Amino acid sequence: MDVTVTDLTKSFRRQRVLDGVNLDFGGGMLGLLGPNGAGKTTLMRLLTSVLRADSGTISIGRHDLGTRAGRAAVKRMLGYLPQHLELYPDLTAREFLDYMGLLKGVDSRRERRRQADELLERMELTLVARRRLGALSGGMRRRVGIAQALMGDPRLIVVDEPTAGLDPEERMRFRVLLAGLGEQRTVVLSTHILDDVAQTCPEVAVLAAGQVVYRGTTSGLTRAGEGRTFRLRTAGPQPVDTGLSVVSAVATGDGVDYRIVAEEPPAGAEKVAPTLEDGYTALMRDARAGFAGSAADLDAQV
Ligand SMILES: Nc1ncnc2c1ncn2[C@@H]1O[C@H](COP(=O)(O)OP(=O)(O)OP(=O)(O)O)[C@@H](O)[C@H]1O
Repeated sequence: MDVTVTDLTKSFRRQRVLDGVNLDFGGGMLGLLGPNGAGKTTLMRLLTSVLRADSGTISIGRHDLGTRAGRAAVKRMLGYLPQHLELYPDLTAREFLDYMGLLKGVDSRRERRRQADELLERMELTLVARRRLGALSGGMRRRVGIAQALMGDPRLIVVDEPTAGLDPEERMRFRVLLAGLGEQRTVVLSTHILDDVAQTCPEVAVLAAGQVVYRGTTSGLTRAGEGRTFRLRTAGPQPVDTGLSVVSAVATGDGVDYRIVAEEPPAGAEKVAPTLEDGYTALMRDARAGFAGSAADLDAQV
């Protein structure tokens, strides 16, 4: 399912939240990254027609979200897991999925039952299918959230921070589920957990201050940290140079291992290969300095 976003703007009161967003993506998984307040959720709400744009266009397949007919057509091929999904605590998982199927236009009761049973099985929820949603754990509720997004067999799936607050095992399970979905569909995954993107998304877009500051491969974003990522082992105090970004600090017992992104190596530091976190940090430094690299620039660093 090809999605094309052109010159999209959205303001709330006088605040310009999306400021001329251009973005293309097709099948597979796209990671959507960016700092708090960058506009990721707003973009997802526009993609899912929860909100309307002030200007610009979104086309999904051959449908234009600016038209009523386009929105109606897309609704049937879309699955959305919002950041905060309200589940009806008194419904069982199976009843909730049935209800969501109905809202998505799956008119046949038998077909809704078939889809719900298949999804409950796939999300490993069969054993709790008759339990009230209010009595499920956070991880189970999140899996019910993905299951409801998948009712109606959507070709485009939009998920907003699905693994926040999950324990490591649930998170891994969730990642595997998402990666499986991306095999046959288009999945947009917004998250702050870079590891989730590194593990599941071959492609990524980064929003900052309402604009796309990177669109390209995830490995290309990692390479943005190349030549600028250093490790500094010190028993002394934290390096306090304002010109560098400390990505992590690990206490080793006889000192601290700092991972640093900077244009120049701090004294005593050794250059190391970047991770996605380092590349993202380097990109954000560039974005703040006002010379963010385009996808073409970063991908050219092969
Ligand atoms: N309905 C709304 N009314 C007013 N302001 C809003 C509304 N929705 C979002 N905003 C503002 O728009 C900006 C972008 O918010 P958005 O939730 O899209 O960012 P985000 O990138 O998803 O952030 P986070 O990573 O913190 O979830 C924020 O400053 C937010 O306060």
